[in-house]
Order: sequence, then structure tokens, then C-alpha cells
Amino acid sequence: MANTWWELKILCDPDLEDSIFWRLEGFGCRGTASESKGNSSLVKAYLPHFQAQLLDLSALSLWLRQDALCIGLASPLLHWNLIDEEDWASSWKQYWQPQEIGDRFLINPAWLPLPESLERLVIRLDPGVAFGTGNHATTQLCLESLEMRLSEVPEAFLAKSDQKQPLVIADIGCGSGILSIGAVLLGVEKAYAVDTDPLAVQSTLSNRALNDINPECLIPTLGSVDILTKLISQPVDGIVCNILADVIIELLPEMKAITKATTWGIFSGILLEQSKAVADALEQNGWVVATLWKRKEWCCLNARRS
Ligand SMILES: C[S@@+](CC[C@H](N)C(=O)[O-])C[C@H]1O[C@@H](n2cnc3c(N)ncnc32)[C@H](O)[C@@H]1O
Repeated sequence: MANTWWELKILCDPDLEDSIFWRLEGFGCRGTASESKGNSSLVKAYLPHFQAQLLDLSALSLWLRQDALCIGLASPLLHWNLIDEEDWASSWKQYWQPQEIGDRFLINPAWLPLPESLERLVIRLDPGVAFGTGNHATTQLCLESLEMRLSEVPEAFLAKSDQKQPLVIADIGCGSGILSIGAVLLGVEKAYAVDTDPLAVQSTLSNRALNDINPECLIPTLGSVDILTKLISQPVDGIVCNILADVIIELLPEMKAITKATTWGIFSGILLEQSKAVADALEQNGWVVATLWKRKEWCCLNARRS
């Protein structure tokens, strides 16, 4: 069968949902959704057929059971089957509804009509296979942090919606481009969005067009901090980086090359128990951590250069 996908269905204790999502992302799943089933949750996830063999799925099942065992919860039940691409797109899309985030954003799936009243900044999204629908706590924390950071700018810039703040940001691990689009809607002049996954770069490009964003304001590029050092002529005003704690720690020394004394940083993708390690690494690399925001078991560190 051409273009077939694994559909994974996991019936689990609701408290296991986040660790399952994380495990599924690490396994390479594209597009996850959950719904309530009585006292349980049904998590669905999709993965290109060529990316996993039956043996891999058995291993995943074992990891999920071990994760549950470690925190004393009932073992989740994993079922899988193959579906074709069309079914994949429609199965996943039906679970994704418009969602308000923070005080200013509304995430609207690309295939749904825009809301009649546009009191919020609408981010239209079709993430395709990239991460970043706005459903994950870490994405929400980053959008809310951007809202906070970018509301600190002079009133004069906010008074006229078409006036850009003279700010340049780097979005490291852009996924669907959701954070860069949010930043541009909040008024930044330019967002450099990088990701090591070509599908994420493609998705950011499509979402840029979907949101009618001037290509000069949002520049998606394949790569990571190394590529940013070549792309930008001056240090950036802000960094938003929602990846994993280990990856953030690894990238911090390189980030020095793209920052200046006033650069702020928003770092997420960090489990609460990893926050101290990331905060220590930030301090060792010349950042001062100002706030820690948490949601579920995730957190987001807001920092400034020291
Ligand atoms: C958790 S997703 C975040 C997506 C989006 N920014 C959001 O907040 O929803 C992390 C993204 O980082 C990318 N990534 C992983 N390691 C990376 C690295 N070393 N440099 C740049 N991007 C990376 C992944 O491909 C993935 O798209």
C-alpha cells in the first residue's frame, strides 16, 4: 500500500497522558490526539508505515507499560493498525478544535472557518506532520511568555497594529512555526525559525503563507543554532526554544554567538524535575533565570542575559 500510516490507539489512565505523548513524539509519531473514555483517556497517534516495524511497536508497548509501572499506574493498552493517508488526515483532524491560548491568541485549524469576532490574534495552522498544534503545555507556555515579553514594548508600537516592533527573534526548533507566527502577530519585525527536521521547515513555510505573513518577516531554515550564526548579521533581541532539556543544555554554549546583553530567552520542553539542571546550565552560560512557569509536569524558563 502506498502512503500508509500506523494508527496507534492507547487506552490509559488520564495521568499517564503526558508521558505517553512524550514517548510517542520520541518514537517519531506525527499528529497525536486524545479523548476522554469514561475514567480513562484514549490517545491516538499516527506514524508513517516505513518508520516502524512490528518489533518496534512491541518495544513501544513495553516502554509504555514500564513508564506506568514506575509511577504506580495501571498498564496502558496499546493497539495498532494500518490506515491509508486519507484516513489518517481525516482521523486526526476531527479531534483538533479552535483553542484560545493566553489573553491574546486563538489557534484556528486551517480547515475550519475563521471566527466571526476577531478579538484575538488568530494563528491559522495546518501543522501537517510537524509538532506544534498549540495543544501541548510547552507550546502554550511559550506563547504566553511571548505575550508577556512583547507586551512590555512601548505603547506606541502596540497602538498601530500595522506597526512592527524593531525586534528580531530566533525560534529554535520551530516545528509548525506556531511560535514565530505568534511573535510576528504580536508585532516583531523578523523571526528566524530553524528546525533540524525538513518537514518542520516545510510546515512553517506553509503556515507562513496561510497566515499571510510577509516572507521577509518569517524566515524558516533547515538547521539549528549553527545556521542562525550564519543567517543573522546582528545578535537577536529574543530567543524562543521549545525542544528537550538535554538539547537545550547542549545548544546553550552556541547561543552566545547570537545574543547581546539585552537578549531575553524563553526555554521550554523541560520537565519539572529537569528545571534545575537547565537553570544551572543557563547560569553557567551567562543567563539569569527570571521566572519559571509550569503547566502539568512541564515548565518554561524565562531568562535574560546577565
Ligand atoms: C517540541 S517541538 C516544538 C515545536 C514548536 N516550536 C512548538 O513550540 O510547538 C521541538 C522541535 O525541535 C526540533 N529539534 C529537535 N532538535 C533540534 C535541534 N538540535 N535544533 C533545532 N531544532 C531541533 C524538532 O524537530 C521539533 O520540531
